[in-house]
Amino acid sequence: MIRRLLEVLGPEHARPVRRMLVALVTGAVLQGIAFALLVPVLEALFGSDPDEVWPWLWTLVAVAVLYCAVYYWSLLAGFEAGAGLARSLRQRIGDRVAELPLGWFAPERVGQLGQLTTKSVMDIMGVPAHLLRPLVTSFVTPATVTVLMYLFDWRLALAATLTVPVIVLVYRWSTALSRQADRERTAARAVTGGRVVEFAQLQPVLRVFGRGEARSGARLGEALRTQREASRRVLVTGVPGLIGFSLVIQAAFTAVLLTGTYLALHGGLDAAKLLALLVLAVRFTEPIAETAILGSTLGTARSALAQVADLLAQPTLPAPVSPRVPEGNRVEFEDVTFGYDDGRPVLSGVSLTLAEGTMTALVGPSGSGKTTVSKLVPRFWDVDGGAVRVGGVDVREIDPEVLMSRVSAVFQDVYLFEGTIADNIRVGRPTATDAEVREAARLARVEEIVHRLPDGWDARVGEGGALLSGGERQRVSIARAILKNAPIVLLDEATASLDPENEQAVQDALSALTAGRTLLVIAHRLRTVAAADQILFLDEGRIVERGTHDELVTADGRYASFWARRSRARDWSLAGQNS
Ligand SMILES: Nc1ncnc2c1ncn2[C@@H]1O[C@H](COP(=O)(O)OP(=O)(O)OP(=O)(O)O)[C@@H](O)[C@H]1O
Repeated sequence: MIRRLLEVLGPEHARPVRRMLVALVTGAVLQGIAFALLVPVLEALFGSDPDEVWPWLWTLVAVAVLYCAVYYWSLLAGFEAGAGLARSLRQRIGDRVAELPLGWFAPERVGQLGQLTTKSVMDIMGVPAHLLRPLVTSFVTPATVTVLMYLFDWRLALAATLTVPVIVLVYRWSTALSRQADRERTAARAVTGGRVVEFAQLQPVLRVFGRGEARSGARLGEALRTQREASRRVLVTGVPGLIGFSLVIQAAFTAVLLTGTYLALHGGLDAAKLLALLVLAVRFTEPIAETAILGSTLGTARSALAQVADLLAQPTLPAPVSPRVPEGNRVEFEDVTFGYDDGRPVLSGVSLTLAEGTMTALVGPSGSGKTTVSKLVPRFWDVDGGAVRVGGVDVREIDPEVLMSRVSAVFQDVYLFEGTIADNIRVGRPTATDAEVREAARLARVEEIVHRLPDGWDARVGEGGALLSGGERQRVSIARAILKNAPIVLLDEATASLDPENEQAVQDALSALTAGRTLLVIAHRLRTVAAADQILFLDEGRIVERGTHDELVTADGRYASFWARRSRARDWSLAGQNS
């Protein structure tokens, strides 16, 4: 387990763990010596001259004091190692999560991740902090006692030694019994975590559509049932092992007891020594018996570690070995094919060019792949075929940080962190001054939100920006993009959920954000579409028409009928002005 932990975390953690192990082993050996010293102490007490007990007693006291000091040291070392490992595990998980392709983040993964970084990390941390001590003590103390027994009576010591392989074998058998069930329980817990998050997030839907129709409640119920079943299986499979192990310990003790009695009757072992050795035999079996209870906790920690290792082994998007720097900000797709995990192609043979400083509007039916096209530019996923280039360089050959520094995105699913509005805007450019943050806020009309909130700039937005409306969150997201000031802007018609009064102002702010930039807009407004330098009409993952508004209207194809249909729709408030 420790070896596996170090494999996962890297050799730099070996030192504190080794220090802790040394402390634990030293403590366990001292404990064994203290137990063994009981033999001469008891022998002297029951012998002809009780005064002989004093030197042994003082030695016992000295060893006991030393043991206490080492115990204290090992406690500290255990907590230190445990806390260090937990910190590193969380760090590694965090680093890995930041590198994973966005396709990995399916809804249930959020809950699993929560479970991994809290419960699983705590389970693993418990190994050095709480589990290793009893485990080491269980094996090292009896081993020390057995070795020292040879000093007093080799025949009894041999009897104790012969029981060791049997005890070890049965211990292994008992832990192996529930290992699979343990793994299943840990996996079931992770799934339940995901379902709980999903259930909470879907509360508005559940309320509107009624509990009976929403699948999520049923999904959570099912996950809880699976978890209960898995926990039951852990018990059912673990109990025979526990009982078997206890029986073997008792049998080992009985074997030593019988050997001792036989030796006392026929082998010249005196009664005082026998008594002392039997006390020792009790101390020999006691710590081992305790390990049986630890088996299940250790199994849980092992499964938790397997899950963390699994996450850390998830493939990330490969980083370029010798990154190239893009020249300019032209964006090109060359014969791109792409599909998500289910293997269904979402984009097929998509080729397009966003000339530097121009605006391209992506239009097409829902599900035609518009968002997917925009998310391939900052390399949220890697293409299956063809290439996406920025500044003439394949995005796979650009340092991810360089690529991200060139792209600003305002998507519809805006996520705000728990913090102030200023904190959230600053995400766009962490080094920005307060004045720059406020200027971006002013341009995106975020200032108005700030003035409305009771704590002004210090007001917190709640997790996910829950305390702001959808439109307000989007304005914060625009402010972020304005602050970032990147040359390539991806826009999912960000004004879609803004209230009418602010719409014009935000539109102007967006013009300031987008002026002179390479702009890709997933356009829903006719005015945006008509103003584009180029319009790409996407259908079922293919570009079926391309050109300017006038060219496409004249061509009288898919775009022209799309335009006519939308123009007629009353919801399109600006339709009359543009058609
Ligand atoms: N993360 C994902 N995992 C699996 N499939 C996805 C994922 N995101 C999108 N899809 C699928 O890919 C296809 C294209 O989706 P995309 O969001 O790119 O379309 P869109 O044109 O932007 O749609 P809309 O206008 O409704 O937003 C859809 O069939 C969608 O179900």
